Amino acid sequence: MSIIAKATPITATPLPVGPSLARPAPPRIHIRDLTVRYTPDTPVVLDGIDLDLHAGETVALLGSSGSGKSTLMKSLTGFAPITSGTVHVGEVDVARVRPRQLRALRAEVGQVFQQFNLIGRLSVLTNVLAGSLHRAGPLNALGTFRGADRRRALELLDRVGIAHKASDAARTLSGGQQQRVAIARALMQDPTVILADEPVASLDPRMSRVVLDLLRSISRDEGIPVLVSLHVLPLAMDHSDRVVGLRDGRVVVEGRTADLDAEGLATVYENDDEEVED
Ligand SMILES: Nc1ncnc2c1ncn2[C@@H]1O[C@H](COP(=O)(O)OP(=O)(O)OP(=O)(O)O)[C@@H](O)[C@H]1O
Repeated sequence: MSIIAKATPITATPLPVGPSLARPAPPRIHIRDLTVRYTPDTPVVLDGIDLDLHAGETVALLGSSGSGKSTLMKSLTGFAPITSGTVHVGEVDVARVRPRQLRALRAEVGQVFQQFNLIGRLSVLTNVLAGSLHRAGPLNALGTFRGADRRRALELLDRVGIAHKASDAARTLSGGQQQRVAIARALMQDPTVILADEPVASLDPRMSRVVLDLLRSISRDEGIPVLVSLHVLPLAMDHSDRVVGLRDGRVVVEGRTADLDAEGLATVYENDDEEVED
């Protein structure tokens, strides 16, 4: 006997779809009450940080030197100890990651650094392909990259506007071009998040804006949250959706960039002896 033949046709009214039923997507990065102290004998570096990062947003991280920006980023990749609190990267509970799972965690996180961190003697294409090394099994039996990965790397180089440099040695590129290679390399990881730690500190003002524009458009188009630490307030104002300001390891300013003014943001640097770049 066929159960299907006897089944009553489904004629239920479709469930209404709309805002009433739409559940907001969970944040890609979820940090609660994070405290970091590198060793028991050294001071607390991050103190009670709460931060969520959502798909498609670019968040500028501000703070004077030593305020904890790099440490916050390192807490997402297991390079800084989580003394208390929780840090989630996607589904991964970073505080509970075992040493042998660190590689998988780091594959989730695309990183862009001030000094680009490319291998200068290797081609631009190979540097981008290096992003896929985080994932298991990127090489075929001959130890070369798979064709699909090469095609993807070329697409990404096109996306960042330097496909024509694919065969050149990375060291022959300008700083702005190298940073775009680094962004393509990060994208090659299909990352849950991109962390950009002072990505424009070595670039001239025009190229700084090109690189920050690129990061923001990637965030929007690909739905990847970008956390970018910056020292220059006007750049943060012009190239972010949200701002988080750290001071002595605590969040002292947080809000949508459009709702903040430069004066309010400057409180991040109040009583700071160091000069703020402009
Ligand atoms: N591995 C470490 N061991 C002990 N203390 C550390 C370590 N790394 C950083 N610190 C301390 O943590 C504090 C925050 O440093 P961090 O590099 O996170 O600041 P930052 O805001 O990124 O500064 P900058 O803008 O200069 O890069 C500083 O006091 C620093 O000395």
